[in-house]
Amino acid sequence: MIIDVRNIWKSYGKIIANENISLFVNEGEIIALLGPNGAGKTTLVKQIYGELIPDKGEIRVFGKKPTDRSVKRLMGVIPQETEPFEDLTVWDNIYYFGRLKGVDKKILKENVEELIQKLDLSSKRNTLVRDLSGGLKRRTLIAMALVNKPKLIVLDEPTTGLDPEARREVWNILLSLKKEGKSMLLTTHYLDEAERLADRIYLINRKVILEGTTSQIKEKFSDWYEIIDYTTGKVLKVKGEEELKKLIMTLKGKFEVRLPTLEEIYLEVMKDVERIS
Ligand SMILES: Nc1ncnc2c1ncn2[C@@H]1O[C@H](COP(=O)(O)OP(=O)(O)OP(=O)(O)O)[C@@H](O)[C@H]1O
Repeated sequence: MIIDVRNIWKSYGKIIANENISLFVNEGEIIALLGPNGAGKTTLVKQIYGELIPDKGEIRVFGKKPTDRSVKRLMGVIPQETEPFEDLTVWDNIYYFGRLKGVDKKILKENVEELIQKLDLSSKRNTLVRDLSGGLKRRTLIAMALVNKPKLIVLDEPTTGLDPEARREVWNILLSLKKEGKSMLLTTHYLDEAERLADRIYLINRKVILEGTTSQIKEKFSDWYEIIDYTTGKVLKVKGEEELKKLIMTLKGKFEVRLPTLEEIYLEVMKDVERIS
């Protein structure tokens, strides 16, 4: 097991950000922490990469405490809302980050070169980061996180703020890293991102609401119905056939029943998590 999180709690004063959360990441898996803004995802990953210490509970990464030096060497992190240095070129950003990470000078240049090729940054190697698009900045950041050849990559909202094309590019990069055997933990509030990338999903809203493989989560979501009541113009959502029948009995006029999209159900679940937890 690469990451083993057991019953962790973390509060900021009176705000409980993580309530009794347990999760694990196996070698070679991509795991998504899915949840809306403020769900506690960043708080959780910061504890996993050793920036915050849990109030209660235990975290082991590669069998050790996240603050252990040897763990840091095996992990590449892309924190939320970070950017490469604007006044340095793409090449310099990756190189100097490698120096900071303590990568041996002899192999560092080779690593930088390999990453520049892999992330298709060749034509931009000497461009200042300030002159790059959002997508290219994100790619540079991924290259920086990979410079010490980590086995585990932790990404906090890797595609937030990117346009659809750049998002897909990042997805493809992450999928190719998976093929190389890297393990990944990512946070996202996009259901489609979790669906596209993750082997397993933890749906989080302070605590773990649901967990399972992507298809298990889909299945749990699949029993929802959307009823459009033409008399009132209201759109109602219910889970399960029993609830559907009960609701239909109460409707007087014309109505329509349809299956909502996963995205719609996810938003519904997040609005009222108690209904299924
Ligand atoms: N440094 C802090 N001090 C006080 N409260 C905080 C701090 N950081 C986060 N919080 C609060 O803890 C809760 C969880 O925040 P967190 O950033 O972990 O959520 P998130 O799921 O990552 O959300 P987002 O997608 O917006 O980053 C929120 O209510 C947030 O306001």
